[in-house]
Formats: sequence, structure tokens, C-alpha cells
Amino acid sequence: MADKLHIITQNLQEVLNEQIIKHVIEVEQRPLKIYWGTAPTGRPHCGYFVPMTKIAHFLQAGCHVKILLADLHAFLDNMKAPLDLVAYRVKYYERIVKSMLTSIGVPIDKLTFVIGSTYQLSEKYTMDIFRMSSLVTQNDAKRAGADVVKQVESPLLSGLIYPLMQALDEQHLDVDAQFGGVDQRKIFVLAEEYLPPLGYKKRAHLMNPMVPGLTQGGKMSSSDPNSKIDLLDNAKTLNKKIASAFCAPGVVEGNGLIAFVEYVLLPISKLSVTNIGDEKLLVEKEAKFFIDRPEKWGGPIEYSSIEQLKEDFASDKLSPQDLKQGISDALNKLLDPIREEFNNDPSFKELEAKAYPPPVVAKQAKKKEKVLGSKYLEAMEAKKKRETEKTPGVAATGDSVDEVAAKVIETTITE
Ligand SMILES: N[C@@H](Cc1ccc(O)cc1)C(=O)O
Repeated sequence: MADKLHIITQNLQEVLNEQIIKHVIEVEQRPLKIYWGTAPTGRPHCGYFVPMTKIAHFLQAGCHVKILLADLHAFLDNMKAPLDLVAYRVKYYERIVKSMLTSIGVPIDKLTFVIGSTYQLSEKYTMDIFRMSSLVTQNDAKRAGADVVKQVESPLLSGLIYPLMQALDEQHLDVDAQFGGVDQRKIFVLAEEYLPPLGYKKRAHLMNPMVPGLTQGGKMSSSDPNSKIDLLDNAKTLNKKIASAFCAPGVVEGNGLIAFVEYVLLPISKLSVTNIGDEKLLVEKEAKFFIDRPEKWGGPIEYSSIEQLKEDFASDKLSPQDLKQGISDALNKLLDPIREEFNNDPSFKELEAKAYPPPVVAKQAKKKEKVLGSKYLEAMEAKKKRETEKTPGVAATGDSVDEVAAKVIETTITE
């Protein structure tokens, strides 16, 4: 049983109310009910392997895991997902998340996907938002969302509703615990404080660290295309991005590549599936990270612990180039089945195109730049302005800058 708790909490940065988890496992002796929420905004990238690895652990420990596809949250966060695209993005996220989990060897039959709007529009939930809005001050709601909701010059009311709903989701999804990045901490604390006065129980909160971007320092972000590796990037693009990634020799601290080995590649290599009767169970095997190092630099090497890798890197026994080689190889292996599924399934491709309409209109429009003249410039101004502030008309077009420009231009063309 101590084992289960260890599997559930390993590799996390922080756990709040661990006693709730212990009670469920040791006293109630039933599976822990836990959820992870994701707002379907930008395209999921390789950074998503970090929470996926934890979801694998939860399943390994026999938890009942729900994944919330928080469509309304994606809209409430500065309309990052406009309402006409969000349904497609929900489907795309579900497919890609399933595909990622399958790729890392996780049986997904024990996993439940829930779409936020399927219960968040009910009378009971709506009433709970109102009840909660009469307890939480505007200031507290604002602060709770500060690390999650996009911060703009003229903040919209929707950004205050967002954290309240995330807190209420714990009750309405009927879970014991919520899992998320440590960036969700302030919302988690809000939930702990305000669910009890509403007559609901306090939940446990599990947080994984923010793993720096694979290609640069800092958090992987879906809004900067160079800071992330898309799950559908081909091997050539991936290799190029990893090869040009920032990775100072000998520096372990803040090194996104090493963090990726620590939080994704090594833990994933430990997972193995066995069949017990009809049941597929995840069990642990020895961790392995293999680098096909050229003979002249010492030949192939295999790491079974991150400590050893860090030590070798810090003492220059392992070069950035060789580390990158190992990561490119491992990542390509993880992405291959996802790419294959995407390339062989027209419905997957169609979904992707609908969820993230290609910026062709913007390209066509660029050609028409001369014809359009000032209207194009206006569109570009609007695009720039949106980076610091939300203009409602423009914001409704999506979260990528290209998309915004495309839509503005599309409107000007069809006008
Ligand atoms: N806040 C989460 C998404 C989320 C939304 C609602 C929840 O109940 C949980 C999580 C994010 O930043 O992606």
C-alpha cells in the first residue's frame, strides 16, 4: 500500500493534503479517484508527455482516472479557443492524448474522458458558480487565476469565472484529488478554501514541476512554435529542433533536455504491461535511457538513473551533442506510432484541419497585401495589439497569431 502511495506521488513537486490519499488507500481500501484537466487551446506538444507519464503512474497504482477536456475553460481563458472551433479541438485533444498514452504503453481502457460542457451547463453547476461567486472576492479570483489565465491589459470577466469553475469541477467530477502542473497551485488552494463552505469536501492536490521547454529554457509553450516540438513534427524537423536546442555543456540546472529525460523518458522506460487474465496491468521494469554514442566518443552508453546522467553531464563525460542524439532517437520512437496513426487515418487528419485551420488564408492574403494595402496593415496592427491586449472581435478567431491575422484578413477580403 505504501507502494501505491509512492507510485502516485513519485516525480511530483508538491502534494497538498496527502492524508486524503492515504485515507482512501489505507483505510477505505478503494481505488483513488483523480482527474487531470486540460483546456483544448493550442496544439498539444511534447511537453504533454510530462502529465501523461504521471497519468500512467496513477493507472499503474489502480486509480480511477478522469481526463477533463475543459472546453468552456478554453473559451473563458481570453477565448483562446473560439466557440466554433472548440468542439473540434476537444476531439483532437482526446485522440492525441489517447494516441500518446498508447505510444507510451499505457492501457487506456481504465481511463474516462469527460467534456466540461456536458455537465458545467447544468442547473446545479450553474447555481454552484453563483453560490461560489458570492463567497470569493474579485481580488481572490483574480489572484487564483494569475498563473493560468492569460494576463492582459483589460482583463475580461471570464477570467474570474475560470478558477471558480476549476474548483467546482472537483466536486462535480466526484474525485478525491486533482492533478496538474505547479502553475495550477493558486487555483488548487482556492478550491481547498472554498469547497468546504459550499458544503463540499476538500480534495488532495498533486502537482508536477514545470519542466523547461525541450528546445529553450523556460516552460514549453504552445504559443511559441520554436519552443515546442509538435507531436506530429516529422523526424527531420524534430532532429533539427533538438540539434539547435539550447544546452550549455556541463550545466544541469534548468536544462530542458535533461529534465525531459528525468520526467519523461526514464519514467516511461520503466513502464511495462502484463496481462493478468483479461486485465492489462502496468508493472515496473528497470529504467533505461540509451545513447548510441559514436565509438570515438566512448561508444554506446545506457543510463538507468538520472543521477548518473547528471553527474556525467556536469563533468563533461557526456556531451550536449550525445545527449541530444539519445533524446532525438527516444522521442522519434515515441512519436512514430502517433505519426503513423495520423498518416493512416483520414478522419484524424480531417479533425486536425478543422481544429487548427491552416493559415492559408493569411498566406493568400499576404500575396494580396499590395492590393489590400491599408486593410492588411490594419490587420497586422490588430494582430500586434492582441499580443498585449484582447480586442473582442479579433480574439474570437483563435489563439494563434496567424489564425487571428487569417481571420481578420478573411473578413476584410470577404467584406
Ligand atoms: N487550468 C488547466 C485546465 C483545467 C480546466 C478545468 C479544470 O477543472 C482543470 C484544469 C490548464 O491550465 O490547462
